[in-house]
Amino acid sequence: MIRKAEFVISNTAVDRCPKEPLPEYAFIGRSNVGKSSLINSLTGQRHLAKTSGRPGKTQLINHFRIDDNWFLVDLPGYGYARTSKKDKAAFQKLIRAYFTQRKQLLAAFVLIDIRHEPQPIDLEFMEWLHDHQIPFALIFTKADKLKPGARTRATEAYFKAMAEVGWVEAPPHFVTSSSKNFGQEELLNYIEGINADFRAGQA
Ligand SMILES: Nc1nc2c(ncn2[C@@H]2O[C@H](COP(=O)(O)OP(=O)(O)OP(=O)(O)O)[C@@H](O)[C@H]2O)c(=O)[nH]1
Ligand SMILES: [Mg+2]
Repeated sequence: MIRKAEFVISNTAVDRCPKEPLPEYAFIGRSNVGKSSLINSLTGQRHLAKTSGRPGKTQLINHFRIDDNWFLVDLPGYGYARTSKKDKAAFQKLIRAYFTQRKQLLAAFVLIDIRHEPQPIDLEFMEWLHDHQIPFALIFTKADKLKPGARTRATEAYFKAMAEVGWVEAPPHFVTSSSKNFGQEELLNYIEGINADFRAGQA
């Protein structure tokens, strides 16, 4: 459980992000997939990260300090159809700079709407993370929209599609709902496990 969560800063430039050497985790994925909502449900603060029914709400790199101990980062969504070509290019540059320059980033979480078939943009982004040796896990969001049996079928179909495009191993994954509040504990345990390994390595 998270005891304390505070917004620290929003940035357009990676070199202005917080300098504290705390472990960091970032949420990335298509616009409207539920990145900001998941931050709110994990922290139990409904208005910590800005959310909206309209895609394109989060525009900057947003740092949240958790329990004085690690950072959770909310990023803008990719694949927002109404963005101009110029904005898309700037976004790509910012995201890629963030993922390649942020040394304290221990893992990325790629968020996928559990109702959607695998989309090229998500698969390509995962491939890019893999090529840059950035560890990642998948978070299936909005699981409240499907019945339990359908959730399992959806994740299995997703991993089957990943295998078909060449993924040898399925990444760790979590099934969550921010509106019905489930899946948070498994996700937090996973993060705490990485934090513990990180601190053991530092000691
Ligand atoms: N049913 C359901 N709706 C959700 C869930 N999570 C988010 N939503 C809704 O999805 C919409 C988008 O949520 P956001 O959290 O703003 O999505 P985002 O990924 O941060 O979007 P951008 O910042 O635009 O990239 C909002 O209307 C949320 O209420 C969920 O678990 N279940
Ligand atoms: Mg957002």
